[in-house]
Amino acid sequence: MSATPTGPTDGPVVDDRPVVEATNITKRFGSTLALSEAGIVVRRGETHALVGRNGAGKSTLVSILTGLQAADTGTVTFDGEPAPPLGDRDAWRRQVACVYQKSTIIPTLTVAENLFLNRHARGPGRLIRWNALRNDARELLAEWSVDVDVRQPASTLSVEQRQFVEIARALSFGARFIILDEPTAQLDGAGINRLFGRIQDLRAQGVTFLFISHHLQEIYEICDQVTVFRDARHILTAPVAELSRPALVAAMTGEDVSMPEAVHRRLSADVPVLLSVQDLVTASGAELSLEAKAGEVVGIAGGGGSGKVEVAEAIVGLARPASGTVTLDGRVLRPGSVPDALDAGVGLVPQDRHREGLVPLLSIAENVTMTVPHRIGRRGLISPARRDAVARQSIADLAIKASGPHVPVSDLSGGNQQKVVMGRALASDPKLLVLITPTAGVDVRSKQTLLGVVDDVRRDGTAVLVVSDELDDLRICDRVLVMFQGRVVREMAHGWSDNDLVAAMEGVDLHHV
Ligand SMILES: Nc1ncnc2c1ncn2[C@@H]1O[C@H](COP(=O)(O)OP(=O)(O)OP(=O)(O)O)[C@@H](O)[C@H]1O
Repeated sequence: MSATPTGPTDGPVVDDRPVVEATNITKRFGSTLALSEAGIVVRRGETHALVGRNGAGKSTLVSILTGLQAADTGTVTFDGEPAPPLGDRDAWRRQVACVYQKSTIIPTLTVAENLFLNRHARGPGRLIRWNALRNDARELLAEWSVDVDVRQPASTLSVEQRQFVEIARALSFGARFIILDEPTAQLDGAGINRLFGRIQDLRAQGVTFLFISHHLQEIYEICDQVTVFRDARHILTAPVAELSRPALVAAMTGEDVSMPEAVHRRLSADVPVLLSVQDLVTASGAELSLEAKAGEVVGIAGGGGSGKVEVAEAIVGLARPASGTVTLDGRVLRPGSVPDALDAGVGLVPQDRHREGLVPLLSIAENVTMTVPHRIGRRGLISPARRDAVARQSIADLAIKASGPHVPVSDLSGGNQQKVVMGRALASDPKLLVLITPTAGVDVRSKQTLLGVVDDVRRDGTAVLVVSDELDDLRICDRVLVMFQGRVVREMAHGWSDNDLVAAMEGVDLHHV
């Protein structure tokens, strides 16, 4: 790997030995080369970004740095010492922890139990000393200023609290090096600010972070070094301040990339209304009425708690609304029924691809064609050739990085899994495409591909709802309805300014209603 320039940082650099150094790491999965003589050096006290396109090898490196997988070749050292043997989990926990997007907290246990249950001294008769356990948990959280009641069940924690509890747990094992894997993906603006404040505080207390994100502005905000991986290789490591945004994108993609142009088409008056949502009220009380014409792209924007996801889920049948009707091309959809919505011509990219999206152990072909049995066979008999053809088309159209249609979805990187979800939504040639946070966890180039799809389908007369708080997602819309606290507070015509939209999502500027 290239030399690591160590520019002056404003953080407390204590000594110069790297907290972690991975050198010449190669890792293969069958015929896939996930890492090729790649490496990284993270120095004490820095917040170091690891970026790269989907499938670049980031997660594979994290699994090797945390002792979950062995590299085929190469070495890992912590503070100059060889990494522990793979099986010695406790020794690894003393060095490093990763806070993943998916929680590793057990929801049915309390916060205190999650923190200490398996390593707490027991009293006479090996009984758990609950008071002592709770006190230790309280002390730990107080030490790291985490304001959470240790008796509450972990299932009641917000995403943000859960992350803080996981960080405190890692610190309690002695680790002072923490990997954050897409930590902001499920947080709203205020939550991100609090997380960043916490990272700065911990950094001042001597904690080193490796920060993985597809949001480049976050890297410029919070990190001082950045390492770029591309196609399984280390491309560069540099101080963030010395790398321009175009140079960073170019390093990630090997080319210059710009986001899809916001092409705005004026829909003529005689284009028919395809989707009509009338007086929809969700179980949590969010309200929406809207009409979308054939070929129209309507954004539903809003921060956390705005109700945008709830209304979208009610439209597509993932949740049963309290009242209201959804009509698609003259057909009233059955409330709370996804099969009915699919049958009526809805294509869906759900918010959580792990929960409602994919069956990980099935192949790309099986996942993509799951909702369109009629396209791949007759009378219950599936034609494998036709199924593979549909999948190959998706792989080509969406530039899915995989060796073929039979690869299990669990072997794909996160961003490529998201493309499979999009492929499945498109496989039915939907009349209405509903995209809920479609580019979460997706790199710049893949974002361009996914958003480019919208332009293709709208040309064919599909109505599209884009439900998101990402400005890049919303920019492709003909108009954006902004929700705040369960209501549409503003409709923004195409050509809005970033500031106006962000202000509206934050609930500012309500006089425009
Ligand atoms: N268990 C596995 N079996 C087979 N292939 C795998 C496995 N894990 C990862 N891969 C492959 O290794 C490559 C690197 O994947 P990795 O998950 O490390 O990428 P990533 O940079 O984390 O991507 P993303 O940003 O999309 O999460 C990809 O081509 C992926 O398909």
